[in-house]
Amino acid sequence: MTVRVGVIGAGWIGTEHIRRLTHTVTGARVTAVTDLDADRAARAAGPVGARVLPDGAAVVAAGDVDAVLVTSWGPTHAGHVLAAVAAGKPVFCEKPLATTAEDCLRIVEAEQARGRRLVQVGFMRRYDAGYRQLKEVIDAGRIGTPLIVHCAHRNPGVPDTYTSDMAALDTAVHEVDVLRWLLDDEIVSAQVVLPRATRHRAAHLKDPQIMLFETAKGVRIDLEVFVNCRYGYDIQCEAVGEEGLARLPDPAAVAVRGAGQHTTPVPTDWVARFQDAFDTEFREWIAGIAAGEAPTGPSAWDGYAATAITTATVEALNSGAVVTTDLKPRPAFYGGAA
Ligand SMILES: NC(=O)C1=CN([C@@H]2O[C@H](COP(=O)(O)OP(=O)(O)OC[C@H]3O[C@@H](n4cnc5c(N)ncnc54)[C@H](O)[C@@H]3O)[C@@H](O)[C@H]2O)C=CC1
Ligand SMILES: O=C1[C@@H](O)[C@H](O)[C@@H](O)[C@H](O)[C@H]1O
Repeated sequence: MTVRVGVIGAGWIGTEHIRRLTHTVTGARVTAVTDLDADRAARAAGPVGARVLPDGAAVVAAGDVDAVLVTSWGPTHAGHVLAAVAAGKPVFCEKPLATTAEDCLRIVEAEQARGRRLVQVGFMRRYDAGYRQLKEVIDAGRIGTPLIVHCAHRNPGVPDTYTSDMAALDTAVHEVDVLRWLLDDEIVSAQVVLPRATRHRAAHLKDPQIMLFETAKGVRIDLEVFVNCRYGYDIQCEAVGEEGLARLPDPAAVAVRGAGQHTTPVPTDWVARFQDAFDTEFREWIAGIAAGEAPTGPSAWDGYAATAITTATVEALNSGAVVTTDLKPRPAFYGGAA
């Protein structure tokens, strides 16, 4: 079976995913595209033979759309996801699931009312080979009980439109999701401390930021978010346990010895760093739909937790206090307590 996908939002990542679904993933075809900018939709749809539709509602309703991909701006996600759930169609939503915890819970309730999982959230790190190896090591007990996790999320630069709250909402949200999954644990509080600011930031931006999280089981996580680090796109994660330590591998790259140096390249952006993870994420999503199975990736509940935790982190940034995340209890539908 070929899964026919309708895409809402043909910007940067939407175009990347259309290319991926067309040329990399087998068993999928993009049949419909919409964007607020009709020219952009046409540029994305034309080369893959898809129709341009007027809006998200038309994509969800289209007879030749089996599954919906939401890659529009964050504040519009909830409306499109709720429409897809109401239509009973599988929907993949790029992060965030919604920009408020309340809207995420509306999706969670709508999905439960439908009685089966339809929603997957685009937290692609769960599909990264390195993170999967790290999880295998932790789950096998090879470092003993995890106690501390040290992380860094560095971007070489960001546009001036990037604001201080986006360090949590847009950037750290990936660690929030992947650490909950890695540790099989829940984040219960957040704090943000600010080191000396880089002179390479926009004047309004607090950069870098150090986020401190505590989990229900008492693990402490420190996460450096540094979005003007200049030198590359660098993702680090090191878990310290009672019996050992496990570190996320850097992506494989040729080491060069020359001119008196030994060097390996650092990726320059998230597209290059997580290309393979995005491919695996979509291969598994499409294969699951083709097999008539419920999605196994990050759920609407994970989307809710990520938004609630990053919202608490912004509150911590603005107040300087330790802020509890106050998550609702996880419903049995999503596997019960973490
Ligand atoms: N998983 C990841 O690592 C990444 C995820 N993202 C997420 O993907 C989403 C899109 O990001 P970008 O592609 O960078 O943004 P973008 O601004 O390049 O593209 C968004 C597109 O959606 C369109 N759009 C907005 N609202 C719409 C609506 N209601 N209906 C139809 N079209 C609409 C805009 O006209 C624009 O073309 C964001 O939620 C972002 O957080 C972005 C980058 C990386
Ligand atoms: O999702 C992403 C962007 O939206 C965000 O702005 C970047 O900081 C992240 O590294 C990237 O993975």
